[in-house]
Amino acid sequence: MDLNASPSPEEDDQLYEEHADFSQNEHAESAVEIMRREREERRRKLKREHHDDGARPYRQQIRNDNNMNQNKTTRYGRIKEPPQGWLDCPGSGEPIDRIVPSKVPLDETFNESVPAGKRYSSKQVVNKQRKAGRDIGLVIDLTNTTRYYSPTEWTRQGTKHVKIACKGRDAVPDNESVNTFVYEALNMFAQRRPPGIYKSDYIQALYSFYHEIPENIVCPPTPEWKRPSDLDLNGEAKEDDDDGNGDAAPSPNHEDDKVITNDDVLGDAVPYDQQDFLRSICFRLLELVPSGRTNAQFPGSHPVSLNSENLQILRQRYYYATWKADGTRYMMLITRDGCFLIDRNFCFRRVQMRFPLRNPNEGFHHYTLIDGEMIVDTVPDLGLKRRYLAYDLMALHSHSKVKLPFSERWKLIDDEIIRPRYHDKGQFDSGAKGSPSYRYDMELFSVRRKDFWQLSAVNKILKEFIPKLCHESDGLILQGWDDPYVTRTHEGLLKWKYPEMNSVDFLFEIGSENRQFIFLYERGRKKLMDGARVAFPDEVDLSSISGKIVMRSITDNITEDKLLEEIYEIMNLPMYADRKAKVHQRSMAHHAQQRRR
Ligand SMILES: Nc1nc2c(ncn2[C@@H]2O[C@H](COP(=O)(O)OP(=O)(O)OP(=O)(O)O)[C@@H](O)[C@H]2O)c(=O)[nH]1
Repeated sequence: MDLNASPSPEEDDQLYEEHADFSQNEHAESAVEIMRREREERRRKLKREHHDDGARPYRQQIRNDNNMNQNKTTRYGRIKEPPQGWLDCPGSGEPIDRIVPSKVPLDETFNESVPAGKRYSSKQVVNKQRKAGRDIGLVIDLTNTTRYYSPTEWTRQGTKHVKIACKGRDAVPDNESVNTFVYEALNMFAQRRPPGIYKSDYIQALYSFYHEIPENIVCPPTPEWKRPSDLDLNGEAKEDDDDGNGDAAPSPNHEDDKVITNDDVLGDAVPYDQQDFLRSICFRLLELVPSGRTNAQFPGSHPVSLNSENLQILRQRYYYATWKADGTRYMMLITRDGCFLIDRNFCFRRVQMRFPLRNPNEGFHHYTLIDGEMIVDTVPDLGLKRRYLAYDLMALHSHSKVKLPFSERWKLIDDEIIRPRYHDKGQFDSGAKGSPSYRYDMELFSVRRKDFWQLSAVNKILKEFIPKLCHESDGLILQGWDDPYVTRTHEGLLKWKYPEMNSVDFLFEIGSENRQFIFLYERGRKKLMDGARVAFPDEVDLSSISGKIVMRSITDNITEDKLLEEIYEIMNLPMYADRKAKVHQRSMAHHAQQRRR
């Protein structure tokens, strides 16, 4: 039997459910009351044993009951056995700051098979901790079963209960579970709860989760209480074959073996509480005041389509251009504890990435927020490569940068993110850094800064650059060079799409009396386009497309020729001509300096 694993559904799970409320009305027992009650139970039990088959050692009675008298029932049904190894496993260890490591408590339904002195129920946990001057505010249960006690034992007394079901047995915890666990816990845990984690495959998996593979993983020896005859504390009733500290190879990222697409769901889900917390961090970094429903709305900047009206802004403000990468948009929140991809639904998923600070002695980025597009490049000879093209930086190491002009934010991406990563990687590649060696190649994607050029380059971008790109592009982005980062719709951030790519998605529905409805999704909410109609070719069976998304292309946009004509004129305006001259001068000076060196 297993502390963590949920064995194949057992009859007693059912019985447990039925009796799970048995203690609902009980008051919190004092230590004296517990002692009295246990003494009374012991007395009753001895009497029963005597009556049944005469006195015999307790242990033997359990074994015999188990083997020969499977049907023996108690007031709770069949006798429930404690997990193997549980009886002699110490109850709780020394606190790690505010965390007390503890074995799983067993409720009263196990009393028939746990000698009174060995009992360890949630009440005893509470009493023991209270005596030590500690109140329990949160219980994190890592077992993979609900059969040991009912969470209500904690929740009804106001203690929060979180279940992170860890499989145990031959399987290591999955990424999502590990996500809630902290890397530094390994060392600290070993200090406070000797000997620490003694299963090498667990430690291997933890390291490989963080893409760090030490040369030699040293595991503490298996503790004495985990005797070889015992079964796995985390495993089902089956001999442990992984206690020999075997050297299971870390599982590398197999991304390369798979077909990768823009639609892949990347990273691991995070708990809701954590997501809420991270959302509030984003709001702070973007200098937004959270209010009601908007808290759940994606706060990233969003461009508007270029049209004959806003085309005029290009004459009033200084703009740069870039290709519009057609992948998946994510903001990325970089923290010391992981990196979070934030999608357009403002949902967070954790990916393991490494972002060292510019000064390597200062560690890693914490609360750096960037914006970009995840694309899949088809690289000749190398195949498909996932890349994150960072095009903006909103916060750096906890400091908001939204008010800075775009040109400075864009420079920060290179100076603070890309170059330090590049340098760090070089150190690992050259062997200048010791063990554990971080494996950048195990990351889900690489990170690059997206290029931007002066408007005069638009012709080249369209005619030469985009056709040679290794990923899709559906047009251009025109970015105000001096603009701050504007959250949500930014009227000054312009997108221009190829006419055939310019479309709007509608939801089409047929209601009663064959009435047609057309909806537009606005920030995830269905909005009825009152009075709007769609004309379909005659042969289309309307009922077959009801409930589906239909696409309408937009033809009334600025054509490529019109855009190029306009830009040609704009480039001759003093604002652009002056800046162009300055950029030219700077670049000449730079080249001259390089030549002198
Ligand atoms: N701001 C900015 N956005 C970019 C850039 N490159 C690609 N984009 C993407 O362009 C999107 C805005 O264009 P839209 O056409 O409104 O969004 P979309 O996701 O391409 O739209 P659909 O194709 O209709 O789903 C942004 O959300 C980014 O995902 C860039 O350099 N800057």
